[in-house]
Amino acid sequence: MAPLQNLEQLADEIQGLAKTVSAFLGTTNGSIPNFDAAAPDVQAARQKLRDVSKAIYDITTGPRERLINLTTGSTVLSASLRWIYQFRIAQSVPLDAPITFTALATAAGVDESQLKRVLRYAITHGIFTEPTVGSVAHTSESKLLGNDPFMQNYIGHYSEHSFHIVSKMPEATAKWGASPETTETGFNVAFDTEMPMFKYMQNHPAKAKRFAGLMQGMASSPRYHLRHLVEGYDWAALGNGKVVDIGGSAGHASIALANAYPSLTFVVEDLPHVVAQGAEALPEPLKSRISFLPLDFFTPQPVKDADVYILRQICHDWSDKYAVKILENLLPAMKKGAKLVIMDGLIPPPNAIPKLDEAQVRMVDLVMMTHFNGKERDLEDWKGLFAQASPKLKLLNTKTPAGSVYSILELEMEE
Ligand SMILES: C[S@@+](CC[C@H](N)C(=O)[O-])C[C@H]1O[C@@H](n2cnc3c(N)ncnc32)[C@H](O)[C@@H]1O
Repeated sequence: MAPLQNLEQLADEIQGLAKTVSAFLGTTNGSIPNFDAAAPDVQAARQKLRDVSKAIYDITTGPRERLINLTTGSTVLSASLRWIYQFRIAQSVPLDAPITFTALATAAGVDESQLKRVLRYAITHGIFTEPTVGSVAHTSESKLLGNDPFMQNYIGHYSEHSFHIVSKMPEATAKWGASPETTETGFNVAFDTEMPMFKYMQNHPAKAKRFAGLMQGMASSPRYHLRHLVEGYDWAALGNGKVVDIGGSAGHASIALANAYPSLTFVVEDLPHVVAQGAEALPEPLKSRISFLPLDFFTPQPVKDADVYILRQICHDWSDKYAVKILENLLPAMKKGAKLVIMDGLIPPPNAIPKLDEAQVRMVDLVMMTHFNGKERDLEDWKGLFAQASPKLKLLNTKTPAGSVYSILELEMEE
């Protein structure tokens, strides 16, 4: 953002954009707005409006205060969310009526003055509200915290687990530099372990369960929604084909595809403790079409008659060194004409998309770096990875479904 950008010009720009977004909000009848349902022109206006209003905020805050807010504010807010999560504050606030701080402190079993201090800070960020002095009520955000299982898994995982990992980013670099290893990361510093994170999870079932719940919930949040996978590829063309979902967690992607395409069958592969969880929760009607197979994807792919192999949100967890190994273990199993469908980040060039959307993709990139020494990739990165895995691996197509954080890359092996 140019420092002397004309504030009045930005304010003028806001008017028209706000009209478009406000007309959409008027149609939501006071319910939590789902921008996913908005038409493309509303989406575009909203993205621009967010970028312009952020520019206005930046200019009117000034560089010194902004830097201070960025440093202290984000740390204190993360810790406050963690406090609210740990003491189950949101669950103790009635859904449709205020509660006094005194009654809330008793219900949650915390000190009233600490509760007031933490919540009054959170309230300045729109999490809870104080409709009359001394009482607390929900906002849309705090309601989600109390009510929505995905948000609870998300806040729990990020605030109790990832919070510590991301904060160790400099320590990990100082110790190991740009290591490709999953055992030389912020995670390893934060949890003082030599295990990679997914292995560590195996020994921490509650964390593993929360993570699987998070992945499942992500898949139904707008920007990560499974609809982008279901609608973003020509699954119908497979007829009664077979699909292997590699690292498919508890099977949520395969379940969504199976529901949409009743002729397809699926094998979901993941680590033993994860597939056990998936098999247990699989709805009865899908049992004949979805099977679970415990498989370490660093060992050869045993299913050789599939038409499509999916790698969704897998490669970004790994540095090139290991992503290549995952591909090398898969490619020899692919029969003639079989396709590999990768759904993962495809980082656009700098400034090619709205700033706040670019921030999201780059934020995920740093999560991957700190947790696994993994990475989000741009087109050149992907091409380099494929070339390392096999000169015969051919990229057929890339597509970023509208509203999706992730893109779909379709590949096949040349003869
Ligand atoms: C980010 S999640 C992606 C899950 C799912 N594909 C999706 O799109 O929601 C990564 C998955 O890889 C699995 N995983 C990690 N290491 C693995 C390994 N060596 N072999 C098989 N699966 C593994 C994890 O258990 C986890 O379910």
